[in-house]
Order: sequence, then structure tokens, then C-alpha cells
Amino acid sequence: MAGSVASDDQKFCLTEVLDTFKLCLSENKEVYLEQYVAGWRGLVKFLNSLGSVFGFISKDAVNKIQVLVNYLNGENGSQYITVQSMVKYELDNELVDLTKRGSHPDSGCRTLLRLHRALRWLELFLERLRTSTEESKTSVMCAESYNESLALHHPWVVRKAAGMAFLVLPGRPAFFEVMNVGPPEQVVAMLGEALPLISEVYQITEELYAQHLLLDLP
Ligand SMILES: CCCCCCCC/C=C\CCCCCCCC(=O)N[C@@H](COP(=O)(O)O)[C@H](O)/C=C/CCCCCCCCCCCCC
Repeated sequence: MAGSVASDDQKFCLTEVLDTFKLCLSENKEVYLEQYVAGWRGLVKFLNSLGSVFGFISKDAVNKIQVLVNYLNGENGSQYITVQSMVKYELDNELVDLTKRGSHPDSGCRTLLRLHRALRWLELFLERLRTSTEESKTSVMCAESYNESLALHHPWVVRKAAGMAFLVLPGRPAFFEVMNVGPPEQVVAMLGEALPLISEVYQITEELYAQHLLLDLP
């Protein structure tokens, strides 16, 4: 079973991720970058426990997380406390390649945008999972969610590789088990709690990026 391949320190718990995304939002609805990145770290742990076929996805996510962590820990870390402050700082200081990758190929803004698009995939996938039945296939739910979100930004070769990886996803019961939350009813309840928070983080970021015309960063 997928869950049994994870060692204790790798074990995923949806509750923890839920808590991390809860902590993402400040009182005035800014998105804390540190918590956002921590949320992704938790999800990557889960992905790793599903097997090496997802390694290329996990590697890309880890690279992007690391880029953001480096900014957070860097000399201008105080400008990266929230996504809002990061956008302002990078735009004010012309640190973002707006039309084609050039002198700032890995800006915080473009790196976060990739994870932001993946957050939409997550939102769609979790919603399908929440409303699924015993007969539903995780591979189909995952592929549909991917096609409606991330796939729109990926070249053919990446779409093909992702599609093949989805085929080996564990079935719904094993998937629920590896989520480490409890019986299916409890998983569904947890998803019902997690989704509004994830949606809110997504919406706030989407509006911020739209406002600054950053949704198509190369
Ligand atoms: C309770 C269940 C929760 C589900 C937990 C899911 C865990 C998912 C963890 C991580 C998801 C990976 C996030 C992937 C970020 C992809 C960012 C991206 O779009 N990168 C591409 C573009 O980058 P640049 O070239 O512009 O720098 C890059 O080309 C991507 C390469 C890798 C392929 C990405 C495929 C993404 C599929 C996402 C579905 C993950 C399937 C998880 C199955 C549960």
C-alpha cells in the first residue's frame, strides 16, 4: 500500500497541511510566504510517499520551494514576508522578467506563480476527492483537475509524462489511508474544512497577480 512506503518522518498528515494553509493568511488577508512554502513542503512529503514515478514532479516542486526559501533567508528576506510585499518589492526594483526570461529568470514572482497554478490543481483535485464515491478513480480525478489547470501552462512532453504518472496513483481507499486522517467520513469532513482556506489563499493570490498583470510571467 502507498502509505506503508513512507517512513515516520516522511508521513503525511492532511491535518498538518490544513493547519499550515490556515496560518498562511494574515488578519488583513495577506499571504505569508513562509507558511505557503511550508504547506507545499507538506504536500511534497505526501507525493514522495507515492513512489519514485512522481520524482520528476516532486523535484520541480522542491526546486521552486527552495528558490523561495532562499529569498526568505536572504539579505532581503524582510521583503519576502508576504506574497504582497514580495510582489511590491520585486516590481519596484525591476527584479521580475515580465515578457521573456532574461536577467531575473527565477524571480520570486514567477516562481510562486508556478506553485500558485499548482494550488488551483490541488483545489480542483481535493474537491473531486471530497465529492467522490467508492467507485471513483483517483487517476481520473487527478487527470481532470490537471487538464483544467496546470496542463494549460505545460508543453506536450510534460503533459504526457504527468498523464502517465497519474495512471499509477493508488486507488481511493489506499489514497485515503495514506492521508492519515481516519475513516473516509473523517477525510471528507477534513477536506470540507481545508478547501475554503485553500480557495481563499488561491483567490487572494490570483487577484493580486491579475492586478499587477503577472499571471503570464515567462
Ligand atoms: C490530500 C491529498 C492531497 C494531494 C497531495 C498532492 C501532493 C502534490 C504535491 C506536489 C504537487 C506538485 C506541484 C507541482 C508544481 C509544478 C510547477 C510547474 O508547473 N512546473 C513546470 C513549469 O516550470 P518552469 O519550467 O516554468 O520553471 C515544470 O515544467 C514542471 C515539471 C514537472 C511536472 C509537473 C506536473 C504537475 C502535476 C501535478 C499533479 C501532481 C500529482 C500528485 C498526485 C497526487
